[in-house]
Amino acid sequence: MDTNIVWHQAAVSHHERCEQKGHQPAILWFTGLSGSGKSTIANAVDRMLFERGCHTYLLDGDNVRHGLNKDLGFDDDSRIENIRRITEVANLFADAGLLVSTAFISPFVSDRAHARELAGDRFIEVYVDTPLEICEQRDPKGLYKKARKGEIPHFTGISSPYEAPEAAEVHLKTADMSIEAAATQVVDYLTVNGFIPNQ
Ligand SMILES: Nc1ncnc2c1ncn2[C@@H]1O[C@H](COP(=O)(O)OS(=O)(=O)O)[C@@H](OP(=O)(O)O)[C@H]1O
Ligand SMILES: Nc1ncnc2c1ncn2[C@@H]1O[C@H](COP(=O)(O)OP(=O)(O)O)[C@@H](O)[C@H]1O
Repeated sequence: MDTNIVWHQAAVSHHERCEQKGHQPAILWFTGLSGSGKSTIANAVDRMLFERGCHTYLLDGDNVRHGLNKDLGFDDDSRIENIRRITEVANLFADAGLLVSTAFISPFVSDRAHARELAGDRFIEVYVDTPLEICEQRDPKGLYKKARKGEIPHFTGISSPYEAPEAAEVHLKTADMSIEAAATQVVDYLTVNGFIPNQ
């Protein structure tokens, strides 16, 4: 980093932004295998929060890879850089006072630990825990079929690792619960922990 860069104090403080919104900012960090349900559940949570008048934004893997991160692939270094950029962007949204959800595989413990370190108490890890066999049965985009045929290199769960969280704030076992129940569990966590007011 250039040594001539100085941090500029903002005219509107973070505290003022939070007061205006009526809730605390947070980063809901969804992690799980492809097809585990990250996007589906994160969208359901986003909708529930929006309906309650919360200010939210959802950063989704596939979408971000069409723009900001379109230069990145799926080798380990690219995934690390993908998550590093998302961590920074999520923090900017949270600094603006939003409840931001991120839906990325984010397979490496160390990258999620870095995101947690930067976000502090605002970081809420949501483990979308779906066994590989079920993800493969769902195969919403037909990617597992291709990966099994060797047509997609470094595919998570097949030819690239997924390091599961050991102490996520929210643990969703989607094989045993509906999409609505999963989303409600996340919103309940926010309520119980004082991020959003009780309805
Ligand atoms: N090799 C390989 N491995 C895993 N996933 C692949 C791969 N190639 C393409 N895709 C598609 O890209 C989506 C995952 O992107 P992410 O940015 O979430 O991945 S990562 O966090 O950097 O690991 C993932 O989306 P989701 O299914 O929503 O997880 C896939 O649709
Ligand atoms: N209980 C559940 N929770 C989440 N998704 C589910 C569940 N049951 C079935 N699904 C389906 O599984 C698929 C998950 O896909 P998606 O949300 O794109 O996963 P990811 O973003 O993790 O790749 C969707 O088609 C969704 O409708």
